[in-house]
Amino acid sequence: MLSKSLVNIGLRVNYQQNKRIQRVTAGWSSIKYAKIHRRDASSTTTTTTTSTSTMTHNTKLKTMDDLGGPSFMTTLYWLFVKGYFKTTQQLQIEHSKIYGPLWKSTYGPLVVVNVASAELIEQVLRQEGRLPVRTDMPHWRGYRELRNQAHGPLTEMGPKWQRIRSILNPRMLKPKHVSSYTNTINEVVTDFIDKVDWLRQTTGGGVMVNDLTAELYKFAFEGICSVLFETRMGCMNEEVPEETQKFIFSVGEMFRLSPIIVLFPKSLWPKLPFWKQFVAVWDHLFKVAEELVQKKIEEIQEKVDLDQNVEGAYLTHLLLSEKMTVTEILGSITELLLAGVDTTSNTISWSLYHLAKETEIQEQLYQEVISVCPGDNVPTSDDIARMPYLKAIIRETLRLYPVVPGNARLTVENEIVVGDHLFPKRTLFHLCHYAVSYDENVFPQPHTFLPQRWLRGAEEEKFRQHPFGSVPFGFGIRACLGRRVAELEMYLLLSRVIKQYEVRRDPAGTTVEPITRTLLCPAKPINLQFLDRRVQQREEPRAAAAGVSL
Ligand code: HEM
Repeated sequence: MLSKSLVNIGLRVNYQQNKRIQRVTAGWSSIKYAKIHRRDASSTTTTTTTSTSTMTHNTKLKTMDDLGGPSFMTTLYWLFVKGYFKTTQQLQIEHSKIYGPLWKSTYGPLVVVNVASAELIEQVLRQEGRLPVRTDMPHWRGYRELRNQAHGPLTEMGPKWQRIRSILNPRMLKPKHVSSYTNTINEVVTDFIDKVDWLRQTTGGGVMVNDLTAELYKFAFEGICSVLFETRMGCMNEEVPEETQKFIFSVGEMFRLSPIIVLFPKSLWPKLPFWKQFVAVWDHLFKVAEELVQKKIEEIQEKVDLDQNVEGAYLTHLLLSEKMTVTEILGSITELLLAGVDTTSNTISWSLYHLAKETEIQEQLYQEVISVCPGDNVPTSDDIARMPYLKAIIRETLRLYPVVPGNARLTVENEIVVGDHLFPKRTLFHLCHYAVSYDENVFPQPHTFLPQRWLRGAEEEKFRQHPFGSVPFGFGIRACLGRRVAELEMYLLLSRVIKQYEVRRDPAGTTVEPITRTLLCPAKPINLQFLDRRVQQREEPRAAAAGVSL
């Protein structure tokens, strides 16, 4: 039970009181502003201390200067004249065809080293050091400095990041904790399925769900809120509350505006309308998170006042453990919320999009789900463990559509050797995961949706691929904090949807391609037909008796 004194020690959320200005120096996939020290590795015969070992190289190592790549003007030409600004994932492929698997790109004063082979990505990641840093994100940092906010796991770095992760990790990543979220998530899945039914009846002519991704954003937000706060946000209601809708919109806007803002020097930001909008959407993200944290604190306080036991899931545990200040908790919760919306939803959208096209794969999944979970049984995390094909479908979806198409690492501890090049400390590497996903040397038939590549057994030998060919959740101690929860959400939703519906393409639909808006997402709405299998099963015998083929 929580003691009254604990609750009374300033469990009011007032993050403006936090006077410590924390420096945000890490961030997600934007690479444009990371500071690269253009320090030449002048000696080509050198001793390099890597994070794991000390290596003496007797062969001549090349330096950054020896790397080819487009100039800043050429990059601008590709982005804005050739039109790759929204499809930077495709630019990885085009540039790797021209420059090979390792090249440098220049953005004003900055140099980024692009890495587009599984072997070289492995080399970078294996030398990431004890406290890996993704990249500087001055725009995300700029917001936190402006509003005196704390950083969460996405934006913190160094020992402070390590401390946050050590507190946040257990209840996000330990299997026993993650499986305890099954019922909560399943309730949200039930509501999503009801919503699908309602959408079919009201706007879909009995079968169609238009803009499925938009519905899945709501599902993902509801799902992550139910895990963090044990609170329902009403996202599955017919009318979604305005605040919630605005939160989802703000996440999308923040990701959309991020790559635009970093094209301008920091000194110009206050004058940019984009910057004002960027600050406004961050304000909303923090505001919603603050209200949710505050509500939880009040709930706890009430129970303590009544001398009742205080039990609960993620946020309750964080508050009770008192390992972080409320300000720090708010910084982390805001980042967990925003990381939990577009990621799982886009992945599920792409899975369903492919299952609608590849009917045999869908049928195989359906058979797996009903054999593990027959009748009206609702899949649990134990059932999911017996659904390898379901997992392979998500794995293959994330290969073709990696949510983070280009991750990054900023080497902060040591010089490192990658291929036959020596790179100085503070080199920013852009890991071109999207390009590697489509590398036919790593994935035969790279453009084909083939879940069986991820299955163990007979097919395994045929499709044995490089372990760094597809690393959709990242690597090492800096890897995705939400991975296990995200997987659970995706498995529970996909298995239930396929159990209940046969998903078919929109007869009027066209191919949907991905774009990069910091994260990879569909370029246009995905509309799909959902045919209720129970109705089909009821009608099939009748139709057969009447000699009609359905
Ligand atoms: C399909 C779903 C998801 C994918 C593919 C994904 C992917 C990633 C990737 C690639 C990274 C960078 C890892 C690295 O640099 O090595 C990352 C970081 C992160 N993700 Fe996810 N993510 C997903 C869902 C989620 C969810 C649902 C949450 C929240 C519950 C979340 C929270 C985070 C956080 C907090 C980080 C930063 C970790 C750190 O820097 O310490 N992610 N994610």
